[in-house]
Amino acid sequence: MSLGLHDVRVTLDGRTILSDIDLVLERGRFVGLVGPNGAGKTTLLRVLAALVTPARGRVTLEGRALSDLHRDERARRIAALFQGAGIGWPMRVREIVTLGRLPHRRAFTGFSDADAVAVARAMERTDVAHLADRSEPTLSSGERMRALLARALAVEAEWLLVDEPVTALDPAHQLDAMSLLRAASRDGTGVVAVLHDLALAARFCDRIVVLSGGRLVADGPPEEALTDSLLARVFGVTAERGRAADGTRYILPWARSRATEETNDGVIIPG
Ligand SMILES: Nc1ncnc2c1ncn2[C@@H]1O[C@H](COP(=O)(O)OP(=O)(O)OP(=O)(O)O)[C@@H](O)[C@H]1O
Repeated sequence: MSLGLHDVRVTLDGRTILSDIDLVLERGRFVGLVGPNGAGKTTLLRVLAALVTPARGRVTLEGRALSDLHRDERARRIAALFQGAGIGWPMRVREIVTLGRLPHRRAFTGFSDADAVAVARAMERTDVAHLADRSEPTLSSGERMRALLARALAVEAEWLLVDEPVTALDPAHQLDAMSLLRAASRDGTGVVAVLHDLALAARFCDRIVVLSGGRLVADGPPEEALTDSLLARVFGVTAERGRAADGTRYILPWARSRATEETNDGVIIPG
């Protein structure tokens, strides 16, 4: 039940982007992959989706090399949604979501009742059912992201990898999407999401993996991974912490930390 990276290094255009990555992910958990811009989060997600081949190390699914799996089997078992995922031509939302069923389709057969149920369920869960007949170019960024998330959910894969799924969403839909990803993990899916919003990541994820400069620098439950010293060192921020009325603990990035504080002149003051 695991997806693993073992001693992985990735080089792109002669540059080392990821180094010494050892990470074993388990299904049934919601993992937030966080880190500053350029840390290597998207690249790591692309390695997990077998879209980037490491220069060194192994990527395994249930102990088997990911590269040994047939492309169709990989597409059924790992659904991925990346930033800037293009549709290519003006499709309706229902057709976009139906694309998620393609990995299940056998040659010379049409879509089954199970496909229709999966598509309807995914559209309902992402609140795009009312947009079913809208053409993709007419959607707002948030509606488009939700339609693409519905397509990824419709695969009903064992693994769901999503790159910045909530960045374009309004607060209500951000909370919906995070709840949905958590619910998918509770149903047994392995969910890995690249997130920039540390408050949402800490609130909803079971496990936070922090990347900085292409290396893993922290990994654990939110309160253990996102310590004050890590936030200062890696993100250059301080955080307010507290307990919400419902008892949930929260972390709220609040100010630039002294280590990288900018003066009014834009000068960086060393800590
Ligand atoms: N094809 C490529 N060739 C060369 N460098 C690349 C390539 N793709 C990504 N990079 C570089 O690798 C580094 C990591 O990129 P990546 O997109 O994985 O970071 P990220 O953590 O997802 O960043 P962000 O938060 O800004 O989206 C960046 O410095 C980026 O410029």
